[in-house]
Amino acid sequence: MSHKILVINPGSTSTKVAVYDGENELYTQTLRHSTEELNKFQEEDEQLNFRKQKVIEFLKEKSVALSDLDIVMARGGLSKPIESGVYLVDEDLLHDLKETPRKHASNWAAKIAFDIAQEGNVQACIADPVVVDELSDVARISGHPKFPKVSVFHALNQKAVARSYAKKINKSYDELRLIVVHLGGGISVGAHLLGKVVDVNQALDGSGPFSPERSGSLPVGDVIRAAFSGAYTQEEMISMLVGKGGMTAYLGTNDAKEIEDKAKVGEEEELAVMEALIYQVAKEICSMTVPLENKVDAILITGGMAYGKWLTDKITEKVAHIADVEIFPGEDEMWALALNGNRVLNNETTPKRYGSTEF
Ligand SMILES: Nc1ncnc2c1ncn2[C@@H]1O[C@H](COP(=O)(O)OP(=O)(O)O)[C@@H](O)[C@H]1O
Ligand SMILES: CCCC(=O)OP(=O)(O)O
Repeated sequence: MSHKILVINPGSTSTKVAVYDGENELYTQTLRHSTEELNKFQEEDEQLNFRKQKVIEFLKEKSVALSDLDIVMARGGLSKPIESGVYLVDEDLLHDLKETPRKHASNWAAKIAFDIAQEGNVQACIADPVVVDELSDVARISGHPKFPKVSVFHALNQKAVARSYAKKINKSYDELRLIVVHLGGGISVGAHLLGKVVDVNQALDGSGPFSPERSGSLPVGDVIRAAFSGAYTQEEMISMLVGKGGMTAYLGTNDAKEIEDKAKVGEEEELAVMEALIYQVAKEICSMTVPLENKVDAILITGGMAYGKWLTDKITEKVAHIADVEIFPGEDEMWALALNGNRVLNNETTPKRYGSTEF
């Protein structure tokens, strides 16, 4: 039976939207948002409404009526840590996504999905949100009990790509040891041990390589001194970590393609920043051999920046001694969400209730 599924996926530098008929993509669009465009929004709600409007315009353009939809699937945001799976968007989830101190575009996905689903009189669900937590006990111990490591990463895409790779080599995800690298607006590098992401850098405001719009690991003492210097507001400090950090801080743009194109032809500033990014990503990959006990079946590189062959070749050169490197440019997130929507509609899975999850 045919099911119409709307998929909504806001990222830090893009809004992706698609309509599927079952597992088949009918229409899709990726809207890229420049640093300049995003800097215009002062309030959270302004950007949420802007992104929602883009989804509605897309549906109009494609002549898809809300009453045609059978389910709306969205990327999940920074709610409390939860296990992998499909969750119904309900008041509990929306409440936590509104109140969360960690700001990220994925926090708006469930609300946009919920509003559109209500108008179409269907369910809205999320799947494998960015807070899927499968960390090992040892990985949680950060160095201070007040600040344990938390799991914030591209869970949906990392797992989707890992499963696609497993299928391709006729193995099960649960029997593999993989390092998955997502190179997007944020960068996450995860150690997948037999189907669980037992370690990963906290890809929002915690640790790991810098990214198009994030600073990654910084010298924390210096950050604290700057925060208390009186020179910056809390908001300004946070935006140095997320939004205006990384490539944006060095070069004024979150467009990694533009930077890569300049680096490739030897433009000095762009080359220096790109080489540092390659160095940091390669170091993070090497560090993830530890949770996998040095037995790595493959390294999978994905995300928008993975379209850049110059970049992925340079990373590969530095880590190829560990295991085979496979590139999955872009993401499998839209398809993974559609797949989960289809499973709900076919009664192959029942969406969990967020409020009743114990962790
Ligand atoms: N063809 C390409 N080559 C290199 N980089 C690209 C390409 N397409 C997109 N990118 C970069 O990928 C980054 C966004 O990755 P993506 O995974 O789409 O991000 P988001 O986190 O917003 O979902 C941007 O910096 C963008 O410039
Ligand atoms: C918050 C972790 C996921 C993330 O960084 O997503 P984007 O790269 O889409 O911003």
